[in-house]
Amino acid sequence: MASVFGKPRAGGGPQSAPLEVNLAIVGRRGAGKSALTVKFLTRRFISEYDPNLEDTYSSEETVDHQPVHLRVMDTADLDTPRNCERYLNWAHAFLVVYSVDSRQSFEGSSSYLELLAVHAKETHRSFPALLLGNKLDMAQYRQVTQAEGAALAGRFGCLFFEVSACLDFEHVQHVFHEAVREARRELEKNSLARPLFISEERAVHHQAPLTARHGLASCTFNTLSTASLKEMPAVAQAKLVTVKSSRAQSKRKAPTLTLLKGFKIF
Ligand SMILES: Nc1nc2c(ncn2[C@@H]2O[C@H](COP(=O)(O)OP(=O)(O)OP(=O)(O)O)[C@@H](O)[C@H]2O)c(=O)[nH]1
Repeated sequence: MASVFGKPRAGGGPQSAPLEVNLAIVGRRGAGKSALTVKFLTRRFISEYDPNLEDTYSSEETVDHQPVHLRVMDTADLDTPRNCERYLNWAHAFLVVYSVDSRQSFEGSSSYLELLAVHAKETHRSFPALLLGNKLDMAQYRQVTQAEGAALAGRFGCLFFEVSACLDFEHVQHVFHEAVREARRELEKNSLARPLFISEERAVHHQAPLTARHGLASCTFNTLSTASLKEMPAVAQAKLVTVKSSRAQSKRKAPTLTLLKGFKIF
Protein backbone atom coordinates (compact mmCIF):
# COMPACT_ATOMS: atom_id res chain seq x y z
CA MET A 1 0.00 0.00 0.00
CA ALA A 2 1.33 3.40 -0.96
CA SER A 3 2.08 5.75 1.85
CA VAL A 4 4.08 8.89 2.17
CA PHE A 5 7.31 10.08 3.74
CA GLY A 6 9.61 7.38 4.80
CA LYS A 7 7.14 4.57 5.14
CA PRO A 8 7.19 1.74 2.61
CA ARG A 9 5.25 2.38 -0.54
CA ALA A 10 4.74 0.52 -3.78
CA GLY A 11 7.76 0.89 -6.02
CA GLY A 12 9.62 2.88 -3.42
CA GLY A 13 12.82 1.38 -2.13
CA PRO A 14 16.17 2.63 -1.10
CA GLN A 15 16.43 4.25 -4.51
CA SER A 16 13.29 6.34 -4.35
CA ALA A 17 13.82 10.05 -4.80
CA PRO A 18 14.38 12.11 -1.66
CA LEU A 19 11.59 14.29 -0.42
CA GLU A 20 11.90 17.81 -1.85
CA VAL A 21 11.27 20.73 0.45
CA ASN A 22 11.45 24.42 -0.44
CA LEU A 23 12.05 26.73 2.47
CA ALA A 24 11.90 30.53 2.23
CA ILE A 25 13.55 32.75 4.83
CA VAL A 26 11.82 36.08 5.17
CA GLY A 27 12.11 39.07 7.46
CA ARG A 28 13.26 42.65 7.57
CA ARG A 29 16.70 43.69 6.42
CA GLY A 30 19.42 42.98 8.92
CA ALA A 31 17.46 40.41 10.91
CA GLY A 32 20.09 37.80 10.09
CA LYS A 33 18.47 35.77 7.30
CA SER A 34 21.69 35.40 5.32
CA ALA A 35 23.77 34.71 8.41
CA LEU A 36 21.38 31.93 9.50
CA THR A 37 21.30 30.46 5.99
CA VAL A 38 25.06 30.41 5.72
CA LYS A 39 25.43 29.04 9.24
CA PHE A 40 23.10 26.19 8.39
CA LEU A 41 24.82 25.42 5.09
CA THR A 42 28.43 25.81 6.11
CA ARG A 43 28.50 25.82 9.95
CA ARG A 44 30.14 29.23 9.74
CA PHE A 45 29.13 32.69 10.77
CA ILE A 46 29.73 35.42 8.22
CA SER A 47 29.61 39.11 8.81
CA GLU A 48 30.15 40.44 5.29
CA TYR A 49 27.56 40.04 2.64
CA ASP A 50 25.71 41.78 -0.15
CA PRO A 51 22.26 42.63 1.23
CA ASN A 52 20.75 42.93 -2.24
CA LEU A 53 21.49 39.40 -3.38
CA GLU A 54 18.73 36.85 -3.29
CA ASP A 55 19.83 33.30 -3.84
CA THR A 56 18.39 29.85 -3.49
CA TYR A 57 20.68 27.21 -2.09
CA SER A 58 20.32 23.51 -2.30
CA SER A 59 21.45 21.02 0.31
CA GLU A 60 21.07 17.28 0.81
CA GLU A 61 19.87 16.66 4.35
CA THR A 62 18.85 13.69 6.42
CA VAL A 63 15.95 14.41 8.71
CA ASP A 64 14.66 11.60 10.93
CA HIS A 65 16.61 9.09 8.81
CA GLN A 66 14.91 10.28 5.65
CA PRO A 67 16.85 11.92 2.81
CA VAL A 68 15.59 15.37 1.98
CA HIS A 69 16.57 17.61 -0.90
CA LEU A 70 16.23 20.98 0.77
CA ARG A 71 16.19 24.25 -1.13
CA VAL A 72 16.58 27.41 0.90
CA MET A 73 15.63 30.79 -0.55
CA ASP A 74 17.37 33.59 1.31
CA THR A 75 15.04 36.40 0.33
CA ALA A 76 16.04 40.04 0.06
CA ASP A 77 12.97 42.24 0.29
CA LEU A 78 13.60 45.90 0.89
CA ASP A 79 11.85 47.27 3.93
CA THR A 80 8.53 45.56 3.53
CA PRO A 81 7.31 42.45 1.71
CA ARG A 82 7.50 43.12 -2.07
CA ASN A 83 6.73 40.96 -5.10
CA CYS A 84 6.12 38.17 -2.68
CA GLU A 85 4.74 35.73 -5.24
CA ARG A 86 8.25 34.55 -5.97
CA TYR A 87 8.44 32.87 -2.58
CA LEU A 88 4.77 32.55 -1.68
CA ASN A 89 4.15 30.33 -4.68
CA TRP A 90 7.36 28.40 -4.24
CA ALA A 91 7.89 27.56 -0.59
CA HIS A 92 6.51 24.64 1.37
CA ALA A 93 7.46 26.33 4.66
CA PHE A 94 8.74 29.68 5.89
CA LEU A 95 11.23 30.88 8.47
CA VAL A 96 10.17 34.35 9.58
CA VAL A 97 13.17 36.02 11.17
CA TYR A 98 13.52 39.03 13.42
CA SER A 99 16.35 40.20 15.59
CA VAL A 100 15.81 40.20 19.36
CA ASP A 101 17.68 43.50 19.59
CA SER A 102 15.37 45.28 17.16
CA ARG A 103 11.77 46.16 17.84
CA GLN A 104 11.45 47.28 14.20
CA SER A 105 12.45 43.88 12.89
CA PHE A 106 9.97 42.25 15.28
CA GLU A 107 7.20 44.44 13.88
CA GLY A 108 8.41 43.48 10.41
CA SER A 109 8.09 39.80 11.25
CA SER A 110 4.50 40.42 12.25
CA SER A 111 3.77 41.81 8.75
CA TYR A 112 5.29 38.69 7.21
CA LEU A 113 3.13 36.46 9.38
CA GLU A 114 0.07 38.50 8.36
CA LEU A 115 1.07 38.13 4.73
CA LEU A 116 1.35 34.36 5.08
CA ALA A 117 -2.01 34.20 6.82
CA VAL A 118 -3.68 36.15 4.01
CA HIS A 119 -1.97 33.96 1.40
CA ALA A 120 -3.17 30.82 3.19
CA LYS A 121 -6.70 32.18 3.29
CA GLU A 122 -6.68 33.10 -0.38
CA THR A 123 -5.26 29.81 -1.53
CA HIS A 124 -7.19 27.67 0.96
CA ARG A 125 -3.97 26.02 1.99
CA SER A 126 -1.88 26.25 5.09
CA PHE A 127 1.80 27.06 5.07
CA PRO A 128 3.94 26.10 8.05
CA ALA A 129 5.87 29.04 9.40
CA LEU A 130 8.43 29.17 12.19
CA LEU A 131 9.09 32.45 13.96
CA LEU A 132 12.76 32.95 14.80
CA GLY A 133 14.13 35.56 17.17
CA ASN A 134 17.74 35.78 15.97
CA LYS A 135 20.86 37.31 17.59
CA LEU A 136 20.27 35.65 20.92
CA ASP A 137 23.93 36.35 21.67
CA MET A 138 22.89 40.02 21.83
CA ALA A 139 20.34 39.32 24.57
CA GLN A 140 21.77 42.08 26.76
CA TYR A 141 20.51 44.57 24.14
CA ARG A 142 17.11 42.98 23.85
CA GLN A 143 14.23 45.09 22.62
CA VAL A 144 11.90 42.11 22.30
CA THR A 145 11.26 39.73 25.15
CA GLN A 146 10.99 36.01 24.70
CA ALA A 147 7.38 36.22 25.91
CA GLU A 148 6.53 38.69 23.14
CA GLY A 149 8.02 36.39 20.54
CA ALA A 150 6.11 33.43 21.93
CA ALA A 151 2.88 35.44 22.03
CA LEU A 152 3.22 36.52 18.40
CA ALA A 153 3.94 32.95 17.33
CA GLY A 154 0.94 31.79 19.37
CA ARG A 155 -1.29 34.30 17.59
CA PHE A 156 -0.38 32.78 14.24
CA GLY A 157 -0.16 29.20 15.44
CA CYS A 158 3.48 28.73 14.55
CA LEU A 159 6.54 27.37 16.31
CA PHE A 160 8.88 29.84 17.97
CA PHE A 161 12.62 29.67 18.61
CA GLU A 162 15.28 32.07 19.70
CA VAL A 163 18.58 31.42 17.94
CA SER A 164 21.90 32.96 17.10
CA ALA A 165 23.71 32.67 13.81
CA CYS A 166 26.98 33.09 15.60
CA LEU A 167 26.51 30.54 18.37
CA ASP A 168 26.20 26.77 18.06
CA PHE A 169 25.47 25.19 14.70
CA GLU A 170 23.32 22.40 16.18
CA HIS A 171 20.65 24.78 17.37
CA VAL A 172 20.42 26.45 13.97
CA GLN A 173 20.36 23.06 12.25
CA HIS A 174 17.60 21.93 14.62
CA VAL A 175 15.45 24.88 13.58
CA PHE A 176 15.90 24.20 9.86
CA HIS A 177 15.12 20.54 10.41
CA GLU A 178 12.00 21.48 12.37
CA ALA A 179 10.91 23.49 9.33
CA VAL A 180 11.42 20.39 7.18
CA ARG A 181 9.33 18.35 9.63
CA GLU A 182 6.57 20.94 9.54
CA ALA A 183 6.62 21.00 5.74
CA ARG A 184 6.61 17.22 5.65
CA ARG A 185 3.60 17.05 7.97
CA GLU A 186 1.75 19.49 5.77
CA LEU A 187 2.65 17.53 2.65
CA GLU A 188 1.44 14.39 4.35
CA LYS A 189 -1.84 16.02 5.24
CA ASN A 190 -2.33 17.32 1.76
CA SER A 191 -0.99 14.76 -0.61
CA LEU A 192 -1.48 17.16 -3.50
CA ALA A 193 1.37 19.18 -2.14
CA ARG A 194 1.81 21.79 -4.88
CA PRO A 195 -0.82 23.66 -6.84
CA LEU A 196 -1.71 21.86 -10.02
CA PHE A 197 -2.68 23.66 -13.16
CA ILE A 198 -5.45 21.88 -14.98
CA SER A 199 -4.63 22.65 -18.57
CA GLU A 200 -6.99 20.78 -20.84
CA GLU A 201 -9.46 17.96 -21.00
CA ARG A 202 -7.46 14.83 -21.75
CA ALA A 203 -7.46 11.37 -20.33
CA VAL A 204 -4.70 10.33 -17.99
CA HIS A 205 -4.09 6.68 -18.70
CA HIS A 206 -1.42 5.81 -16.23
CA GLN A 207 -1.35 5.87 -12.47
CA ALA A 208 2.34 6.41 -12.08
CA PRO A 209 3.55 8.71 -9.31
CA LEU A 210 4.44 12.19 -10.48
CA THR A 211 8.04 13.27 -10.28
CA ALA A 212 9.47 14.58 -7.06
CA ARG A 213 10.10 17.96 -8.61
CA HIS A 214 7.33 19.77 -6.78
CA GLY A 215 7.09 17.62 -3.74
CA LEU A 216 4.69 15.22 -5.36
CA ALA A 217 6.97 12.23 -5.20
CA SER A 218 4.69 10.22 -3.05
CA CYS A 219 1.40 10.91 -4.72
CA THR A 220 -0.29 8.39 -6.91
CA PHE A 221 -3.21 9.74 -8.83
CA ASN A 222 -5.82 7.07 -8.90
CA THR A 223 -8.87 9.17 -9.46
CA LEU A 224 -7.98 11.88 -11.96
CA SER A 225 -9.32 10.80 -15.27
CA THR A 226 -10.16 13.80 -17.39
CA ALA A 227 -7.50 16.41 -16.97
CA SER A 228 -3.81 16.57 -17.68
CA LEU A 229 -1.54 18.22 -15.19
CA LYS A 230 0.91 20.91 -16.07
CA GLU A 231 3.96 21.80 -14.03
CA MET A 232 4.00 24.92 -11.96
CA PRO A 233 5.91 27.76 -13.55
CA ALA A 234 9.46 28.03 -12.31
CA VAL A 235 10.44 30.90 -10.07
CA ALA A 236 12.09 33.37 -12.37
CA GLN A 237 14.12 35.43 -10.00
CA ALA A 238 15.77 32.83 -7.85
CA LYS A 239 19.24 31.60 -8.70
CA LEU A 240 20.16 28.15 -7.53
CA VAL A 241 23.51 27.44 -5.96
CA THR A 242 24.42 24.03 -4.66
CA VAL A 243 26.50 24.03 -1.55
CA LYS A 244 28.58 21.16 -0.32
CA SER A 245 29.78 21.84 3.15
CA SER A 246 32.50 19.19 2.84
CA ARG A 247 34.04 21.41 0.17
CA ALA A 248 34.10 24.26 2.62
CA GLN A 249 35.87 22.09 5.15
CA SER A 250 38.50 20.92 2.69
CA LYS A 251 39.36 24.45 1.60
CA ARG A 252 39.66 25.88 5.06
CA LYS A 253 43.30 26.72 4.54
CA ALA A 254 42.50 29.27 1.84
CA PRO A 255 42.74 32.77 3.34
CA THR A 256 39.44 33.87 1.86
CA LEU A 257 36.96 31.42 0.49
CA THR A 258 34.18 32.67 -1.72
CA LEU A 259 31.88 29.75 -1.27
CA LEU A 260 28.47 31.18 -1.88
CA LYS A 261 27.51 33.81 -4.36
CA GLY A 262 27.79 37.06 -2.51
CA PHE A 263 29.28 35.68 0.68
CA LYS A 264 32.91 35.97 1.59
CA ILE A 265 33.81 33.45 4.20
CA PHE A 266 36.99 34.00 6.16
N1 LIG B 1 25.66 39.30 16.88
C1 LIG B 1 25.00 38.75 15.86
N2 LIG B 1 25.02 39.34 14.66
C2 LIG B 1 24.35 38.76 13.66
C3 LIG B 1 23.64 37.55 13.81
N3 LIG B 1 23.07 37.25 12.63
C4 LIG B 1 23.41 38.19 11.78
N4 LIG B 1 24.18 39.13 12.38
C5 LIG B 1 24.73 40.34 11.79
O1 LIG B 1 23.64 41.18 11.46
C6 LIG B 1 23.88 41.85 10.21
C7 LIG B 1 22.78 41.50 9.22
O2 LIG B 1 22.82 40.10 8.98
P1 LIG B 1 22.28 39.45 7.64
O3 LIG B 1 22.38 37.99 7.76
O4 LIG B 1 22.95 40.03 6.49
O5 LIG B 1 20.77 39.96 7.67
P2 LIG B 1 19.67 39.77 6.53
O6 LIG B 1 18.39 39.55 7.23
O7 LIG B 1 20.08 38.74 5.54
O8 LIG B 1 19.67 41.19 5.88
P3 LIG B 1 19.39 41.57 4.33
O9 LIG B 1 20.33 40.76 3.50
O10 LIG B 1 19.67 43.04 4.30
O11 LIG B 1 17.95 41.26 4.06
C8 LIG B 1 25.26 41.38 9.74
O12 LIG B 1 26.20 42.33 10.15
C9 LIG B 1 25.47 40.09 10.49
O13 LIG B 1 26.83 39.83 10.72
C10 LIG B 1 23.64 36.94 15.11
O14 LIG B 1 23.04 35.89 15.36
N5 LIG B 1 24.33 37.58 16.08
